[in-house]
Amino acid sequence: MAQRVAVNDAATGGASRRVSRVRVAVRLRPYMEAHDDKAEGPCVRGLGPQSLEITNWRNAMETLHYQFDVFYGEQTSQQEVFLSSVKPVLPHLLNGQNASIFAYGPTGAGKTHTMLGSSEQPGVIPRAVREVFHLVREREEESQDWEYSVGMSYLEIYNEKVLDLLSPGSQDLPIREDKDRNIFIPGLTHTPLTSFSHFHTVFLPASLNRTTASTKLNQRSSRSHAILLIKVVRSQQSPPHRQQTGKLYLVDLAGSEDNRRTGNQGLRLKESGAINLSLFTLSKVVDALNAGGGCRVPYRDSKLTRLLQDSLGGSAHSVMITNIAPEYKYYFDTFTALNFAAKSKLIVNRPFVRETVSSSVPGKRPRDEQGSVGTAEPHHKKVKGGHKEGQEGSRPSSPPVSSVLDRLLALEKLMMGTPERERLNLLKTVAESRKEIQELKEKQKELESRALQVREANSIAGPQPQDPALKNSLPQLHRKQSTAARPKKQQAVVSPLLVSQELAAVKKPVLCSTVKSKQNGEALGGKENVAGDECALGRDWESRLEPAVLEKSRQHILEVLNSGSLKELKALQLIGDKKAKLIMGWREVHGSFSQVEDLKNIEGITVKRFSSFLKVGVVPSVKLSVFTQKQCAATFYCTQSEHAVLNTLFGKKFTS
Ligand SMILES: Nc1ncnc2c1ncn2[C@@H]1O[C@H](COP(=O)(O)OP(=O)(O)OP(=O)(O)O)[C@@H](O)[C@H]1O
Repeated sequence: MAQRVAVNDAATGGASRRVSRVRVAVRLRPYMEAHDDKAEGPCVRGLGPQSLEITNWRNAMETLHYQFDVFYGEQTSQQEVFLSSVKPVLPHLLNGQNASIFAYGPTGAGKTHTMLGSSEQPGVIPRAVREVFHLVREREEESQDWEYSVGMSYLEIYNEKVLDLLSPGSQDLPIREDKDRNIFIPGLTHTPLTSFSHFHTVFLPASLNRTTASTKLNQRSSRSHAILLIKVVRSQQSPPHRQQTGKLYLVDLAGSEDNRRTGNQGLRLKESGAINLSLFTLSKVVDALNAGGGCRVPYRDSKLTRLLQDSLGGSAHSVMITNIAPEYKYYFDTFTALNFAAKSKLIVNRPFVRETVSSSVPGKRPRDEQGSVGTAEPHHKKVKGGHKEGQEGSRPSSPPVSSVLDRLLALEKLMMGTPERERLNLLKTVAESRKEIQELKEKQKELESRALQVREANSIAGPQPQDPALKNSLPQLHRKQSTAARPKKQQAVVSPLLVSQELAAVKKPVLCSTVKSKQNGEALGGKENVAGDECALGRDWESRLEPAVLEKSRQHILEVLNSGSLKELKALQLIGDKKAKLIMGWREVHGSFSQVEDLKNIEGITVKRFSSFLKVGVVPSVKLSVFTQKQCAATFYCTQSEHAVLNTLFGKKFTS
């Protein structure tokens, strides 16, 4: 029987310990007159090979800028998408690692076109499978010692049911977890493939089994999430008969749908509900992964996220292609999709090599190659340099701390040939050591994920000011006039926000003068000011406080930051549970905060947020002694949480 063995660094080239960020590409579908009954023009356009802008629904004169790993404009060919985003990850498969490519985006934005394409313009799936066979042939020519086998499974998640597309008429398949917490689907068909043309003969009829229907927004809309699994098993023909398994997940997600526009009713409405719910869970998973700190990741809340567990925060090399449509009628879906894509690029996976060594005849396959198939994962426990699979509610863990492991091994060795009573005592010590290892692992895992987050947050470019030369060379966006509709509540919650830099700059003096002119007594108000402006949030309020008082308050905050418990941190204004945990993590990784400003290094604490924090943190602590109520209201431009503070302090309702 095959057993899992350690994979040394030489075998993996050190890759087993590598961290791999989810690569996010955005593809803009060509503008289609047919999709734009009001002839409003596009609401989104590319700015460069990695950036794009979309009209700001809050202010029709502004645009929001986004930066991704790659941006594919309307003219990008299927070949270009494949070559730059997909082909580079495929060699990992032949080295026993997993990879996933998934297409995300609103209905009708081009996901199926990207993944499947047509006979004239084949998409990612046929190109990737062809390339896998090409790589296999190359490897076989290089060495006779390794034999390769390729196979496929194909399923859809329709109305929260897992259906086998290679076995039409099959019932909802269960998703199981083995003792090592690997996800697999017992009973899912696994078909061995001999060549690319063989793949075609199996795949084409199976894809016709996928549930599609016509909606108002797409004549042939996918009503399910489709997952194609290509498995490559690489077996060594001579001792020690190593065997590596790499899996490629090719995922065409169903599109998010606004049923007011799709006009869905009855069955379509039910399908749409299931689609939207699973995509919402996907978004929650991404949020939880970004929050880090051991917070529960709700993989189990939908079948989609359960099956994609490996691709998000797991052990796969992942590429997300977000498809968007340029027409105004897709505006809010596009906006939501871009925000989802922006937060997904923070996710970090930890790919590693999966290898077994067969102690028996070569060719005899271990359990997960024999039939349970599906997305069964190998047993990671004994994979050195890798990580045990991210358990439900946690991220993949780190290798144990070696000193404790050594102690444990020494103890176990000592136990051999020890009298019964002493052996029992030793067993107890071993149990305690195991517990200690577990705790250390958890601690290390938490620290690693926090350190990663800080690094990622620092390295990922935020919104970039637009290059004026580039701006002039591009045609202007057709701007919808101020009648831009308000977003749905749910969409408004997903806050990006990458406000156009130069436009923000233009606004500053206006807000400054507003602040000054209102100092004579009126409370600041009006929605215009709620855009968060550096100037309004500026240092003016600080200069009105006694320097000594201000310094004392800052010192107090600094003390709490450096030595406060979780509870004490949460007691600071605008610091919730998540931020408090991030602060504690930062403290553990970097040591003390030398100044309050160091807070800006924490993920999610922007300059604006920091200013608000300081303001509401300092002012209540000096009990507003230097301000009258009117001055305070006039001087401060208030966010919602600041309102709460002011209302509490004055026992009066501030309305703006
Ligand atoms: N890059 C592109 N170039 C040309 N046509 C495209 C492109 N992207 C999409 N299309 C066309 O747009 C239409 C909708 O695309 P598609 O069916 O792929 O959308 P989808 O996102 O998969 O939608 P749904 O989620 O409803 O299944 C199709 O007619 C498709 O051929």
